Amino acid sequence: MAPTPKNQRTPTPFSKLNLTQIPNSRTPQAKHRLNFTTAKPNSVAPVAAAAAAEHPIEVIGRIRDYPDRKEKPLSSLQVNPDRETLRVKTDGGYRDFSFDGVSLSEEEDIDEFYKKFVQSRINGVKLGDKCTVMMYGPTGAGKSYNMFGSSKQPGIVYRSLRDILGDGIEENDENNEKISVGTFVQVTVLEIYNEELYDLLSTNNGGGFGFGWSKGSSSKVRLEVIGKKAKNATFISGTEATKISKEIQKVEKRRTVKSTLCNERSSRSHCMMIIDVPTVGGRLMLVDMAGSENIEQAGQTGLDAKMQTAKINQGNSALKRVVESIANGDSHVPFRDSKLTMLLQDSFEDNKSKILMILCASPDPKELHKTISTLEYGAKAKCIVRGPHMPLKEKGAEDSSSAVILGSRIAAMDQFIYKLQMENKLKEKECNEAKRKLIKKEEEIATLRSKLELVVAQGGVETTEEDIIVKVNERTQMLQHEFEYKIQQCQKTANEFVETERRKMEERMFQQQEEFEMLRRRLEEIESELWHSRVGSRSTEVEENSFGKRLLEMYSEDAGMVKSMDLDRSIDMDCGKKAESNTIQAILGYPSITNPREIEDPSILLQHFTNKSFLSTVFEEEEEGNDSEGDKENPYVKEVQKEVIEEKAICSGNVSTVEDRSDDLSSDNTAPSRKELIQNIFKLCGNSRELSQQCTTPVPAEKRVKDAESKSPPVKEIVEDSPITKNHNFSTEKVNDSKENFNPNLELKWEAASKENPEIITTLTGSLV
Ligand SMILES: Nc1ncnc2c1ncn2[C@@H]1O[C@H](COP(=O)(O)OP(=O)(O)OP(=O)(O)O)[C@@H](O)[C@H]1O
Repeated sequence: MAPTPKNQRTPTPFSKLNLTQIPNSRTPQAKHRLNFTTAKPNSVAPVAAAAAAEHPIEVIGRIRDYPDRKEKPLSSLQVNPDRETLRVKTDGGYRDFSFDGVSLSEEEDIDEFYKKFVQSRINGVKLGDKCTVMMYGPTGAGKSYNMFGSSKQPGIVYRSLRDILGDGIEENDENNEKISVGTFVQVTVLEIYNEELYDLLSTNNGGGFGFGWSKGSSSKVRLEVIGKKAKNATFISGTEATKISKEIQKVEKRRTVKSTLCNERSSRSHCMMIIDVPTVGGRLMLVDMAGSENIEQAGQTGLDAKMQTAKINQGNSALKRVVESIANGDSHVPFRDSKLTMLLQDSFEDNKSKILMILCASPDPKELHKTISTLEYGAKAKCIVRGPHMPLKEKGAEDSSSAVILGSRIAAMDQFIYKLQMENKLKEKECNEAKRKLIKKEEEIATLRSKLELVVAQGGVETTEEDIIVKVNERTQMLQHEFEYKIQQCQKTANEFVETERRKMEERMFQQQEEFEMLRRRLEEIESELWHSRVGSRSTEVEENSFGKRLLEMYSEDAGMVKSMDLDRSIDMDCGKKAESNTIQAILGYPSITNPREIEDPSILLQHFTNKSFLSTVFEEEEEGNDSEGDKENPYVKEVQKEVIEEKAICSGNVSTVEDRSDDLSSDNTAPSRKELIQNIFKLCGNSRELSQQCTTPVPAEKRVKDAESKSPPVKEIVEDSPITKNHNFSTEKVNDSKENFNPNLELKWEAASKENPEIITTLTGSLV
């Protein structure tokens, strides 16, 4: 029996336990078995023998690594601190599997793994032990990797050869010849493929080298299994590990491999290497089994492929059955179900043989079901109990031995059942936990549902509020539309009003312009007629029909005017018509004009005016714009002021001024004051419009005067209230008080309102030349 590996504690064999310690109430069968052992109180030997029984199969878990993956999958396997229990996380919880040891590739490379779990077995073989190391597990789990190793590090096969054979140190013999001091071994390499046994060291074309070694082989030699051995199997022998290892490397490549879904170079065969140490009777069997996956998992298609997988599985499943049968204590163990199990029969049955089953598994959650299946298989194998080797000579002893073996099996089975019960308890516990969580979740759902119902119940209110908001929004929009429509209407009305007013204003301006033009013409006519009436020969006709005559007649009817006109006439008595004309001219501020041509020629005529201006005509409607401050503030007033047609007469002259003439007149006490005269003149001007109308239809003088008085405001008022008068600081008082000088160098000009409307003359300006 090989020693237990370092750090590897062989689990206490269940057979060593006192069976009475096992609870009686586990299972009826267990109770029965216990009764069976306890029913024979005298049969101490079996119990003692059972205590001496041992586990022929040691199970090690070897979890592979994925160093080539960038993102490693979250492992579904967890090694417990005791390093003997492997916990598998499943959807429903977890499962614990107890083995003789667990190794993670991530933590322990092949070298460490070998030294820890395998080396001790190999050393036993050197001493005559028989050991079988088998790699079991699904495809791609690392069986071949651990068995044969990689380019970086050798696997169990090569390490074992080196350990058994030594380092090949040569020593000198008696004849001083160098001899190898390594252990002599015989090596056989077999392959079981498609349930056929092949000799990997031999080929059909023969010509082997060394110890029957075939050279240039093209096909494998099929072998027969006779009993528990391969008939006529070729072997290589020697003491040099290096040489044998090289040959085995070649053989390794002859294995049947195929690409599968799980493994790019999947071993589709079971490979068995038997290393015999004939000198001590030791034997080492290294078995690299084919993948334990089923047909679907291998992704094989086609009849041949499926048959192949089925045949491979035949070996696996047969081995499984064998293990179960042994573990169950069946009277018949189906070793002959496959060539693999036939060749392994000694490993199971030989009391000196020990099996080291290495369960290769992947931590990838995708491989979980295969991993669990592998671990279950290993757990079952671990239940196999073998009784102590007993001599078969005595019948009683044989019976006793059988009883011991039976007891060991029963104990192992009890242990297995106990483990199942533990797992069942665990499951129940998980189930209860799940139920508790389910109840909690249901309560939460109920709470949420009640909340939902409450929300739904309140949903009506929320809906109403939403409706209200929608309605309010609609109403707001409608009102907004109405408001905008009304604003547009108002705008339209305002525009129309402004347009109407503008038209009215334009019409009024035009009318006033016309009136002004007419007035200006009349004034010119007056001036002309007055001049003609004075000039003489041509004046007769003029006096008869002229406006001046009518004007004089009209004013002669007026009481106030009579005086003034009388005054004028009195003056004229001496001076004749010239004096009269001069007087009127003087009153009007005109200079004395003696030459008729001067009157005919306006430019000459206007030269007689001074640059002192006075208002000749003011429109009554715009009197409200007198206030200059108001003018500034009120644009309408400004506009009206523009409409005021001014006439600035610039009078100049070095002839006698009004004041001078008034001095002349002042001698007459009956003569009207200058103020009155000016008022009359303004009245005259203010009524010129009316007079123009009277030209066609003569109106009685009295009526005309009355009408004129009623329509025209007093001259003083007009002058004083006129904005132009104010703007020019012009007043009747000032006119009275000022000394108006006649400037013959004055040049008068009519200024047009604008270039576009040259007809509209707004201003008469004068300048000294
Ligand atoms: N522990 C590990 N570390 C690194 N690479 C590994 C490890 N185990 C396995 N591999 C790699 O995974 C691949 C599959 O491994 P291997 O061939 O040993 O699987 P297998 O169990 O023998 O599969 P099959 O049953 O199909 O032969 C190989 O390329 C191997 O190098």
